[in-house]
Amino acid sequence: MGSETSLKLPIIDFSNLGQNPGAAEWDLVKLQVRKALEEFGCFEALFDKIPAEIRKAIFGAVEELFDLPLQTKMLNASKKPYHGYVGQYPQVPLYESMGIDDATIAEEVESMTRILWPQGNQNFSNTIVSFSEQVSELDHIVRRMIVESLGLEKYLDEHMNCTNHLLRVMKYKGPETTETKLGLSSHTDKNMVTILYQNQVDGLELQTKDGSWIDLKPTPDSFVVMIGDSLYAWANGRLHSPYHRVMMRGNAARYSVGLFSVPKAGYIIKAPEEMIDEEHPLLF
Ligand SMILES: O=C(O)CCC(=O)C(=O)O
Ligand SMILES: [Fe+2]
Repeated sequence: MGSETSLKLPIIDFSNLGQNPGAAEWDLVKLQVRKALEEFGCFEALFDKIPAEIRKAIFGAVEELFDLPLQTKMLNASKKPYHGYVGQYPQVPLYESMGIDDATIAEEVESMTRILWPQGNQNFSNTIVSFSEQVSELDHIVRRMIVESLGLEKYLDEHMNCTNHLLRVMKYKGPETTETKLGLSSHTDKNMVTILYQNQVDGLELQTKDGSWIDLKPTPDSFVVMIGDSLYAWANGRLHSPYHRVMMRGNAARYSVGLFSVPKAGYIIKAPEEMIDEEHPLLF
């Protein structure tokens, strides 16, 4: 394992993008996205389309969720691994997480909400849906840029339609010692694209291709965008799917929220033939 470095992740500004792909600003940002994803598989996105009140409200909703009794949280069950409640693992005792499938679809979120709050909690489901809808716009912009930059426009609709949005919410307790403790073990994400948003307690670390670890310090205005293994496979290795982990220090709890675009059940990821050549033989 490499050492810590002061390397910084690219910061890409999505705030001034016009509506239409093809505008000069769109192409500039697209180039930055491609470069960052080739090199790091990750970047920090400034995306001011998400109103401050939703960005604030989401952590209120997440805290309310984690404050439920353990038995209630465990009702957040799923057949799919890492889609439901995860926690109480001796190897990562600080970590707990829950998942909301189809988080952009109000009826789906409302039915999960009724399982956790049989008396209802409209505020909670409204916050989850608006946050997820707005972040999914960033997911769509980034994926459209990726598709264009790979020259795969003819697959754009198929690519956009092959995923659902899972919202996962994470809580990491502060270790309350002077030592740094593992919050979440090093892994790559299995989905297409992950967009993370955190409260102001840092801890996420990203491994570079040469093995060093970068500490991510996103601001309240920025989102961490990361590629998962599904997109790595679809692009036949042209984009990097980075290892990352969470390391916790201090007393404060870290809350993070991730919007994961996940291939629909049964959808088989296959690199388009355009991605395969002598330099890039088929990986999977
Ligand atoms: O909490 C974070 O910022 C990262 C979470 C993560 O990597 C994951 O859920 O896959
Ligand atoms: Fe992850």
